[in-house]
Amino acid sequence: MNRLIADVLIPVAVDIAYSYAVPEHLGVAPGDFVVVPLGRRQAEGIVWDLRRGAADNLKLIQARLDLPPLAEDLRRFIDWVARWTLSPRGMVLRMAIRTPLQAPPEPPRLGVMRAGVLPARMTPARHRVLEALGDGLVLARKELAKKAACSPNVIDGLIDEGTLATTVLVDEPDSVREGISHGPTLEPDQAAAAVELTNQVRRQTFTVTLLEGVTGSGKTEVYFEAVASALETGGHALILLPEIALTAQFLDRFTTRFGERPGEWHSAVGPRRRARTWRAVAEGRIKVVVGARSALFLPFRDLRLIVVDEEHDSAYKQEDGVPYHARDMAVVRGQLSKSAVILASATPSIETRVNAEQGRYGHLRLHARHGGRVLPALSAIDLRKAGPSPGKWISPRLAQAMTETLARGEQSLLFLNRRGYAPLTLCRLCGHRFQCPHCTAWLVEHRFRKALVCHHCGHIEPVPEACPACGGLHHLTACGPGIERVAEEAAELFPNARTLVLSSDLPGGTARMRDELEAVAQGACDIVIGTQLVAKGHNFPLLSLVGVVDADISLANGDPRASERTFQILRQVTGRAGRFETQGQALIQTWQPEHPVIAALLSGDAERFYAEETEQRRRGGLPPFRRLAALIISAKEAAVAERHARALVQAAHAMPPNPAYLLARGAPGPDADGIVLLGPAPAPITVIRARHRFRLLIKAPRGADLQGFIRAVLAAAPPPRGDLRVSVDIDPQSFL
Ligand SMILES: Nc1ncnc2c1ncn2[C@@H]1O[C@H](COP(=O)(O)OP(=O)(O)OP(=O)(O)O)[C@@H](O)[C@H]1O
Ligand SMILES: [Zn+2]
Repeated sequence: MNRLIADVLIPVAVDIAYSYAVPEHLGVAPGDFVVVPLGRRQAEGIVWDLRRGAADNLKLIQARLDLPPLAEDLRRFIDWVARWTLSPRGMVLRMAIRTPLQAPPEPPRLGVMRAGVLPARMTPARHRVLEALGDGLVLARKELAKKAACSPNVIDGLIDEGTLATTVLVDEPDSVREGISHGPTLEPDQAAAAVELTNQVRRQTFTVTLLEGVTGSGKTEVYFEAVASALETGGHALILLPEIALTAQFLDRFTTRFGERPGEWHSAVGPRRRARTWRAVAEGRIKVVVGARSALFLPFRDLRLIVVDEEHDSAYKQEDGVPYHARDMAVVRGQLSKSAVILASATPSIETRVNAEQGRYGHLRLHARHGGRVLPALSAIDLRKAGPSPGKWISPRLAQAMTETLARGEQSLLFLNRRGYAPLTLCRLCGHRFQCPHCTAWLVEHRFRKALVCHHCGHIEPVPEACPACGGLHHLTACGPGIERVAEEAAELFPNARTLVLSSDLPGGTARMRDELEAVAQGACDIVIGTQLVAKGHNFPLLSLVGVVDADISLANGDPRASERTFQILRQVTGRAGRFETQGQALIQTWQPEHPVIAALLSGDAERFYAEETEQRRRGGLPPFRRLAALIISAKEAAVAERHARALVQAAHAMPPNPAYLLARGAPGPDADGIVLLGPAPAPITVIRARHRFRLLIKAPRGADLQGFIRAVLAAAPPPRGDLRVSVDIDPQSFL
């Protein structure tokens, strides 16, 4: 027997593709969407491979779905991501095809056209309707009403009389080309970078290039040239942005430049529109997508360019489900699709910087802001000497600068990367602190919501009148600042100024934030108080002063990337000042102005910062010099989790040696030549959602087969039982 057999991958938590016989009458090809029997139900899946063989006991594929097939490069990408993250292939496939499979059915769009007979009674409005339809035009009812400047009733009347007939409209084109406008005349180093990138796109081979340039140096204009050349040569492009939902400005800018709106892809886009976008991408009708990390799994037909803007941003790491880093996976997708990959940033990650320095990636640099605009003048305010009075957060010097900025009719931005009113609430009578009942975390007071909130699990409770421990009234005290508290202080200091708080947890969601960011750009407020979301990529023409309320917040939190992150976010946020006509200024409140990160920031000497930080990473045996993986072992009971974590370590040491992943012998120094296992240790946030967590950290030399090692350890250890869970995080970004 030599039947055609299809291995079908189903989007559930399994790694293997199941085999089915292909019925004689059904033509299927690899990549096709099919329906197959699975146990007692039916499932949808993708034909992963076709082969010939004995099919005696195999069930038959039941049907093929009318959806564009997944191309070879995307299927190999899914395989790759699954292997890299140690996730079941079905789960990765799920990310790629959830949208088309779950799309709610489209209601048919009806169009109206002439049917022949003239109406018994002609009116001016009816005349306009017939005129608008001309000879054989089909228009949607609404569109026709608009064109004929009449009420839809007029149209309905004509349909009733048989003068007009309805018909199902075929899909409208997804993008209307209005012609490409040219970008601005590029300055010499912008032009040189653009030439190099457009050449790469034209060559249609895999390349990766770091495009580095200070904020406002024109990186976007430069990579737009590369997008233009992908389009000109008939190819497609993907632009990844970290906070895409908030970047309406970016979409407008793209539209102005290219005369068509790009496909927009992120979680705030509704399921129906996403399904339409998915199909249009697969059919090549949408040529450019601007999206969040999940856009990497879209079925592009001819992907020639992937841009990862703000490549250093930690939002590119997906933490739940399949934990993957979209910047790194973009490079993989680029390799499989033979695309040019551009990683753009004013503050690249150490990883990408080292890759560029060692020649693995190309490196293009823009040295200055365009048009001779200068970067904002930076200075520190030493909180030990010139801080605000106790319980206040805006120092006199910062307040003075804000007064002057207001007087000039310009905007100030106060940056504090902490949501809510205060990070800790305590009772001054008995010392009781409000803690989350499910997590090892203090509850954060949110005054707008009149509640105490856990930032890890979302637990929320009203702020009580009395202390739950001692019953004392009026002694609950907010400790430390959050942006709501800074906003309160700003409003007291400047009662006549228009202040606005921007934070991701205010009611109204994405739509409201988009509006508010737009309002800031239009100059509708004087003082903006915001978290990191205001730091990223926005252009606020009137903004000339940035005040960093507490520069030290994120410096000492045990995360190996703490310095890098602080440097990046502070450079980004101070870079918001003075992007247009005004000269910018940034004041940085800090307790430790001599700290290397703050000093590097103030001196503007990014090179020194990168050199020192890279050296630290080398000495610490940290990425990119070694690779990291974390195993998080969690269970309802601490002892269960800890026991299993220890069993994993034991299993690792008891495994027969394998040259692909040797364990280091002796003390785990920075130059140990094998894999080093650290832990288990209780996670810094020991309990989340009532689960106790232990962490194991694995450091591997670059050449070692880290994934193979973890697979072997998991296989050698006893299988997890009951509510015990082991999750694998390759290249962890969060160490909590
Ligand atoms: N050669 C040029 N001629 C005219 N305007 C330019 C030129 N280059 C850049 N600009 C303008 O300067 C501003 C900043 O440029 P752009 O947004 O491309 O910089 P960027 O490096 O991407 O900034 P960021 O890192 O902050 O996102 C934009 O308004 C852009 O249109
Ligand atoms: Zn909690």
